[in-house]
Amino acid sequence: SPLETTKRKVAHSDQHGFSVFPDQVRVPNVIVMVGLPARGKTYISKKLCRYLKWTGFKTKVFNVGEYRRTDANAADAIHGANASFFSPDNADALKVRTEAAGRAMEDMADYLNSGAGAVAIFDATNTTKFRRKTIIEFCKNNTLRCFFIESVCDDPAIIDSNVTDVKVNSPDYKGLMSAEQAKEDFMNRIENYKKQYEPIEESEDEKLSFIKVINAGRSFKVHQVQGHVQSRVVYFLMNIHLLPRSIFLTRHGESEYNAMGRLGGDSPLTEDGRKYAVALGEFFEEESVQNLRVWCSQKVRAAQTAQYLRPEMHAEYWKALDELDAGICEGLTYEDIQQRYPKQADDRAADKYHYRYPSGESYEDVVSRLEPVIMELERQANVLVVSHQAVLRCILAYFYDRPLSELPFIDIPLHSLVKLTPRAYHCDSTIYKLDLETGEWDETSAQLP
Ligand SMILES: O=c1[nH]cnc2c1c(-c1ccc(Br)cc1)cn2-c1ccccc1
Repeated sequence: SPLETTKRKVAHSDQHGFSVFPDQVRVPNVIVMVGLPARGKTYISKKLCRYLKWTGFKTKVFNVGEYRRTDANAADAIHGANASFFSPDNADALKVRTEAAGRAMEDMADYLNSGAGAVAIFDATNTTKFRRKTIIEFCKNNTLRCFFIESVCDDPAIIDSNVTDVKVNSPDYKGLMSAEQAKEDFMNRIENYKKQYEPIEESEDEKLSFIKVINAGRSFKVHQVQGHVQSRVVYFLMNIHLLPRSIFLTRHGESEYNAMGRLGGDSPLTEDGRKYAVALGEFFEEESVQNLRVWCSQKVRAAQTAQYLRPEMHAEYWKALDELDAGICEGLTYEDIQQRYPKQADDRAADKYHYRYPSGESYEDVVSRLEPVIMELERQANVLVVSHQAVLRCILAYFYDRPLSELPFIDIPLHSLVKLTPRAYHCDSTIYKLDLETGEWDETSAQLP
């Protein structure tokens, strides 16, 4: 059961509250969501999970609603999974919901105690002190750090967009009733929870660590943040926003080194590369994106690709957007590397994400230097990024929620423009591929992941 003690070596705190690790063992973290339905708990859980995984923390969301829905004997209760299922005096429904939470916590304990995970996100309402007390006990018994994220929201517009975007199509209602009925039923479900709702108070536990997010990040209350992961979580939550916008990503046009099959360098565009730059300028004349910002790497081929965009787009040049540094292999072709450094070629093929070129970088290094770029992209509205293949693979892996091992294999052809539009739980993505002969853009769309 989740209440049994853990086998892991444990940390303890010194008199100042700083962790003292016997052998540098990191204490796994449990992030616990709190809030009424339709307050963005799943939105935060998924987005936070994606960010933490991308920065290298093995993270998983445990959504109690999904456990409830898969629970066999809850099947019949589901068909009434309308508001009455969630009424506090529906005893057997309450039992099902409690069992689902218990199974989710057992799985969380396994995930963290086995060392498979570093962070678990417990996505449920957790709206009573009693429920939170159970979780705090569970964390104590498993020597896990516990951080509560409470989303408090009384802005009807935000709640309405949530119910419309994600509740109406939820599995609880699929095919059972019309959208209007589902919406009305969901509002009743919220009323049921309100009867029992006890907002977090620091008095409920002397070591309580939490952040209250108010009205989708308009304001925050942060209390007793402990450790690296919790401070990264607070920082992330203070930088995201819900406003709709698009992020455009493109590699530079074809360069002289591309034409010769040579890696890296700082060569100018070829004639074809210049054609792409001209077409890119025309694309944004026609698309006329509101207040578009342009972020370029500091390589000549990237700056030349952006040269036909309007000056008022405030092109900024980020070194962090430069191509992966191939070190001793800069300027070589893959054949050169195979002949001169066969062992390097084998090592790279064995683990393309962690492989670092001698005197150069690995994909893992590029992800680290892109973290500030990702954080600034989260803060901004419409942005066009003009960069390089390895860099765009890292950025796309973040928005597509791809595993880091697959990151180095994401396909990004030359002369193609990716338009990302982040949605609640996924990204809409359109790829415009330029046909150099006709000057036409071929468009293909997808929902990712
Ligand atoms: O605070 C909310 N209240 C109702 N809904 C919400 C939120 C947030 C939210 C919460 C915290 C932060 Br930092 C940023 C956004 C996102 N959402 C959401 C809206 C539409 C669809 C899916 C989720």
